[in-house]
Amino acid sequence: MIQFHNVSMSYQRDMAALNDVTLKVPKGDFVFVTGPSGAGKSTLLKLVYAALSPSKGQVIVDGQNVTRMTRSQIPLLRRSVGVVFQDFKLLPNRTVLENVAITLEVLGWGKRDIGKKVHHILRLMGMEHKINATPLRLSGGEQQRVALARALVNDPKILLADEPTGNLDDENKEQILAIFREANIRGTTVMVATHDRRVIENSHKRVIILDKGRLVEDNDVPKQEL
Ligand SMILES: Nc1ncnc2c1ncn2[C@@H]1O[C@H](COP(=O)(O)OP(=O)(O)OP(=O)(O)O)[C@@H](O)[C@H]1O
Repeated sequence: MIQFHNVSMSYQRDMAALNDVTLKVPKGDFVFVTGPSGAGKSTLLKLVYAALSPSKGQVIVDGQNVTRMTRSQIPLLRRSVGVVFQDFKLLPNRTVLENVAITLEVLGWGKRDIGKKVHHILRLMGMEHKINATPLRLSGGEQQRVALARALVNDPKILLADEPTGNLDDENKEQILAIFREANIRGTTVMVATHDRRVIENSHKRVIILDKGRLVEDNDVPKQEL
């Protein structure tokens, strides 16, 4: 589903944010990406949804070589990828309902189907009672659940989340992780970048560790094969 072949990425010359990374994430997998600040976690996720292109190597997502994609092909790739950012990126002047509906509007869904689907996902997230609120009136955990609803409303093949539990308390963290697990059970491949050791340890999932742009550990792959 997601493959990196000897991928390097430099924002500036001679400063590799990612350095010769090779990995495979099969369809339906659930993977944590961790490592110290600046290790390259966000860069790795951005390469998967083509927000960046590699300086070297190949990135293959759902059978398509992202490296060779033209600008017009990228929106098509993103239809199958849900993304949750560290700072949520919700539209401040739109309601919860509108923030989530956007995903389906850009896919050309009809109004009635959008309404049904958005209500359904917000109910799953425990956010139906806040459907007409704007993001600034929500707590951090609630904003995070709306961001997740927006990312998951079209049942994407892949979910990418960058520090999704950043400022949340334990109860909210657990809720967010439960939502990831459910999406994963429904068939979505999940990649989560996080610093949070407790989240990783409690989840018993595959863990990829980056350090200074290099993949230094993958508990799915014997060390000598890295
Ligand atoms: N837009 C940018 N321009 C220049 N350098 C950048 C840019 N974004 C990231 N970098 C550099 O690339 C390296 C990897 O950054 P990245 O954000 O991928 O790390 P990270 O592991 O996600 O860090 P954090 O845990 O702090 O979010 C860092 O050295 C960072 O300074």
